[in-house]
Amino acid sequence: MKKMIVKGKQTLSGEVTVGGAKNSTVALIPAAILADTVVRFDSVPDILDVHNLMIILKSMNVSSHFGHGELMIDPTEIKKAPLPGKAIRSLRASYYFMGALLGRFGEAIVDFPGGDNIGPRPIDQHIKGFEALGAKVVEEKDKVYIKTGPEGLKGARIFFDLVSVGATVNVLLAAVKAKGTTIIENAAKEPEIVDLATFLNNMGARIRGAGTDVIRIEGVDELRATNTHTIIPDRIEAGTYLAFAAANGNGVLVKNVITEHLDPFIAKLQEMGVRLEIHEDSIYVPGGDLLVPVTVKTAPFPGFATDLQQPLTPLLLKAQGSSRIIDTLYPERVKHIPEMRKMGAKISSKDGIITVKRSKDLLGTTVEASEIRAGVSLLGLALMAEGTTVITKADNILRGYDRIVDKLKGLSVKVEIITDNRE
Ligand SMILES: CC(=O)N[C@H]1[C@@H](OP(=O)(O)OP(=O)(O)OC[C@H]2O[C@@H](n3ccc(=O)[nH]c3=O)[C@H](O)[C@@H]2O)O[C@H](CO)[C@@H](O)[C@@H]1O
Ligand SMILES: C=C(OP(=O)(O)O)C(=O)O
Repeated sequence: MKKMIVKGKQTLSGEVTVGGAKNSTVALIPAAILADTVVRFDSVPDILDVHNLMIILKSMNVSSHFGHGELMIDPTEIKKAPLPGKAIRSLRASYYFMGALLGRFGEAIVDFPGGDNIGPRPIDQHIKGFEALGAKVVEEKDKVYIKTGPEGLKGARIFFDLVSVGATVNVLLAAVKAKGTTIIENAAKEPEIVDLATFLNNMGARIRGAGTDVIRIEGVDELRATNTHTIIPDRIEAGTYLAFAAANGNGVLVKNVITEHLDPFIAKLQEMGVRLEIHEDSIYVPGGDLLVPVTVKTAPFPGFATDLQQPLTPLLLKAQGSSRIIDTLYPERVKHIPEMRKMGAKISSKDGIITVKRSKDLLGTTVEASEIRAGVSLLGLALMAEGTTVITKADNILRGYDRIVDKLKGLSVKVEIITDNRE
């Protein structure tokens, strides 16, 4: 496991360019195995999830090459094979191999996925979708066995009981080559789903309505890539740097931003009193504003993203009063709280409401990044604190933050990553 060493009282200034979206990338890579040709992506973030997905591809005889933000995947010699359990369990999105393998071979055997420890993460809606398409699903000993009958998958109408990114993507992957028409109702509307549909449509898929709550998929026989797909910018990475810049910055320009994807987050920063200069594809944060407390309630897109509630927390600690966070998607997404308290932060959680009070005397110490956004929020706090903070399990941050040490360097901030071989 890795540790991140962060010296306190470092002010961010300069420029940072946001990378490709983690949550697009981790859906696009499994989707690539549906193609009948080599596929190419650019603006691919250099994150651990990508490297682990490449290990999974290799186990199926799918070669891939990643360098300078470009990823090539050749699925033309794909073979059915057991998937490597350790890599599958290292990330959440490995469950997209359920839908993708089902679409490719009519069957899939996949370990239960890992990913962030943010409370219960059931997959009942994914399974409901696969069954509606005609697959039989058996859950046994940490594995999910999914198989279609001799006729293969058949399009169906699926109404999700709740809005789920993962279930929407998984059913889309299974349905894209199924026979007939699939209609997903109460679908998730996240930009990463639109990105996936764009990639598949450019290869000949017939998906309409991605980005709305009804997605219609007419199955096709073949998917052939003719161009390189550029992944959309990561709105969560952008939001993280914006929040850090507002909390602890002195002139920060965040580049490669689709500002519309950040509307609720930008609105919340402005409600707090953060000055923002919003340009076509970048946002400048002067910093040093007097902040008022706010209430944040997370919701599926276009609501306030759950993945940004923890990165916003260091900023809330600077507001002149008491803020509240209600995470409706993951009420147990609170692993950062005991760690922040160790550093002197006045933050607590009760009955599903996180209370964040103005905290001045923050002190560096050793804290644990139990998951990606908890980890990055501790980094934000460490930059504001007095003294040095050691963030253990920093691999969790590297799961989803593209070249973070280099990017912070570009913002005049020095952090160090060391590997602890004893763990
Ligand atoms: C790889 C990826 O894209 N991860 C994102 C994805 O996770 P993920 O796809 O796992 O999240 P979902 O959108 O599926 O989850 C939303 C809510 O639905 C519940 N649920 C979901 C599926 C299901 O079958 N049954 C069920 O009850 C979950 O417990 C949660 O409360 O969306 C989350 C919510 O925006 C983000 O925090 C994650 O960063
Ligand atoms: C919860 C997250 O990721 P995952 O779904 O990959 O665990 C996240 O990115 O904040």
